Amino acid sequence: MAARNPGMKLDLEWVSKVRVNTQAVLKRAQHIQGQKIPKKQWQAAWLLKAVTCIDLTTLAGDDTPSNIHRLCLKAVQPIRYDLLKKMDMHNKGVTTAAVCVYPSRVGEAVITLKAANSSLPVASVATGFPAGQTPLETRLQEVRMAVAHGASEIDIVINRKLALAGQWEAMYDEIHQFREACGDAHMKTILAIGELGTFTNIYKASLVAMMAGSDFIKTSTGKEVVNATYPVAIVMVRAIRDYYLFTGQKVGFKPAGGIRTAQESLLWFTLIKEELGNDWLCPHLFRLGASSLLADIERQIYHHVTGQYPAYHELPMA
Ligand SMILES: O=C[C@H](O)COP(=O)(O)O
Repeated sequence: MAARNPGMKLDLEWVSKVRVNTQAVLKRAQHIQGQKIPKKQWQAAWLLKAVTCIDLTTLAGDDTPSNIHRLCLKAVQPIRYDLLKKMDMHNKGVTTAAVCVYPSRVGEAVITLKAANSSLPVASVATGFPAGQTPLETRLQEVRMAVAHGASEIDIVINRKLALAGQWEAMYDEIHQFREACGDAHMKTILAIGELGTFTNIYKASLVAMMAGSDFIKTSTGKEVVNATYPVAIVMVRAIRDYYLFTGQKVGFKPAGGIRTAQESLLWFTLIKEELGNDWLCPHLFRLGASSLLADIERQIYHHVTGQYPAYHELPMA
């Protein structure tokens, strides 16, 4: 992970001045979606890069120790060994960026990864994920618990009520407390953009989250009706860029929710490269939060290597 974002004092004047031009954002997003994606070996290389940026996620009510175990093993060996060998990438340490689970499952993930001799980080959602509708003390306790069980990354959710009411000071204070509860664990702040109403509000929430010390800002929990979209991403990454220009601090970006295809992952790279530049094209500053993207990426890599698409049983845990 990159150096921590220490945050800054809440600058309410900056926040209050924010206005987002909706038409310009939509036009820019349309332009990015119309970009050509790389083909052949260049596509395969970018897809492997995408794998290394995935927070391989399971956030389901029926998560058990056995599917956490399988998820972790898949994160450690995300692409079949023989496929990597054919690409001469078998000894390059291709893994996902992290696994992402509920707080109660962190201990199981830590044990599995340790047994597999892997230093892959375990990320935990916290703070009453996905709705954030539990008392503050409970939310803080949850962060501390996940860290105590071995999570080194915490994905917090913001209190949407505060963002919708423009209570930026209160939102800043809560996120700041979460940051303290995280200790050395890196903090990703989920804005749940599908519930924030306007682009202007999303930009303001991004800014306040970064001022309060978020190391990443993340679009969604994957549980809202609207999750990661390109227009929203433009708004968030521009807030990241402006924050960087003002403070010199590089904050990461994590689109999450509904990202399912290899093609989408390539478009996300295009967006990041065009809006933030090459520095952000690495797992320290860019993550894809996804529960079922890896299957399609592995499928496309299989096709690249063999010229055919695999049957379902040919890719483990696809
Ligand atoms: O944080 C990650 C999201 O929960 C993943 O959402 P997804 O299941 O739609 O990929």
